[in-house]
Amino acid sequence: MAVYTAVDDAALEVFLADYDIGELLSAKGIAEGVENSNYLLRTTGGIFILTLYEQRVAVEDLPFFLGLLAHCAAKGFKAPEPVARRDGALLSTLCGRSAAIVTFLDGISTRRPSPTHCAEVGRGLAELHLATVDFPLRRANALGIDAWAPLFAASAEDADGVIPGMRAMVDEELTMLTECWPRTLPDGVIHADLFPDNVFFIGRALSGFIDFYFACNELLAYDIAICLNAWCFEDDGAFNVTKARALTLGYAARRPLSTAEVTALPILARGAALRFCLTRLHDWLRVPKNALVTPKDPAPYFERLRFHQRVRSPAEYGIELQD
Ligand SMILES: Nc1ncnc2c1ncn2[C@@H]1O[C@H](COP(=O)(O)OP(=O)(O)O)[C@@H](O)[C@H]1O
Ligand SMILES: N[C@@H](CCOP(=O)(O)O)C(=O)O
Repeated sequence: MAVYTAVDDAALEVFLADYDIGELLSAKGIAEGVENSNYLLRTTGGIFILTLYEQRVAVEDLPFFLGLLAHCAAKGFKAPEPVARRDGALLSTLCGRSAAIVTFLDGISTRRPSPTHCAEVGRGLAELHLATVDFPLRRANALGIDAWAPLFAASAEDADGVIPGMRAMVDEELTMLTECWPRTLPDGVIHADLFPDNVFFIGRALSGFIDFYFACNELLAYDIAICLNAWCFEDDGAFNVTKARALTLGYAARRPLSTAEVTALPILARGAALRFCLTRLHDWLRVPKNALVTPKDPAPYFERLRFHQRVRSPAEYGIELQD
C-alpha cells in the first residue's frame, strides 16, 4: 500500500480549484510504492498523479525534486512533469501534507528484466545524467557513504538476529569502504533508486523513469552501481553478466565512462548493495504498527554484497577498460 493519507472529495475539489486541469472525474488511491500517498486522478483534462508527501520526504527537498522533474521535461527527458497551479507554484498543500500533481507516464514496469530492458535502462540513465548537467539546484545524498555507519549503528544490535554474521561483516565492510571510496569521480544529479518498479516500458522500449525522491548530487557511476544491483541479479541470487554487459554498454554508448569510473565499479557496487541492505534492515526492524506496508527483505542485498566482495575486476560486470 501507499495511501497513508485519506483525501476526502470536498478537500480534493478545493485543492483542484487552484489548478487548470479540468473537472475531477475520479480519484483512486494507488497501492504500489512505500514512501508517499499517491492517487490516480482522472479529470476532463487528462490523467494525473497526485502525491501527498509523507514524513520521510523532507519538505525543504521538494523544490529540488519538483524542479528536477520540470528541468527533465524541459530537456525532453521522459519523466513525470509537475503541473503548476494557476499561480505558477509547483507545490501545494492538501490534508495537512505538502502535495503536488504530476503528469501520468504511460507504460508498465517489468518484474523480469531482459538484457534488452537493461540496455534501455543504461541508455536512459546516461541520458538523465547528461540532461541534468546544467540543473542548478543541489541536494546532498542523505544516504551516501557518510550516512551508512550511523544508519547501521541504529540496528547493529539486532542485525545478527536478522542475518547471522551480519554485524561483523558490515563493520568490516564499512571500514574498508570508508578507506577506499573513490570520492573524486565525475559527479552530478543521480536518480539513486532506479529499481525496476521505477522504470516504465512500452513494449521493450523505455517509456521513462518515475520516483525521483532519492535524487541527489553524487558520483554518476554510483547510479550505475545501483542499477547493477537492482537489475542484474536473478531471483535465485545469481549474477547475470549478460544483463550487466547490456546495462553498462547501453550507458557507455551515451556517456562514455572514464578508466577511473570503470575501475571503481566493483567498490561502488559494494557500496550500493550495502546501502540498500542497511535501509532495508532499518525498516525490517521497525515495521509501523497497523501499517499495510510490507517491509523489503535485506537478505538479497547482503548476498549481493558478498558477491561484489569476490569480484576482482570490472570485466566481471561485462565491461572492459578501453585503454
Ligand atoms: N507519473 C506517474 N505516472 C504513472 N504512474 C505513476 C506515476 N507516479 C507514480 N505512479 C504509480 O504510483 C506507484 C507509486 O509511485 P512511487 O513514486 O514509486 O511511490 P513511492 O515514492 O511511495 O515509492 C508507482 O509504482 C506507479 O504505479
Ligand atoms: N528501492 C528501495 C526501496 C524504495 O522503494 P520505492 O518504492 O520508493 O522505489 C529498495 O528496494 O530497498
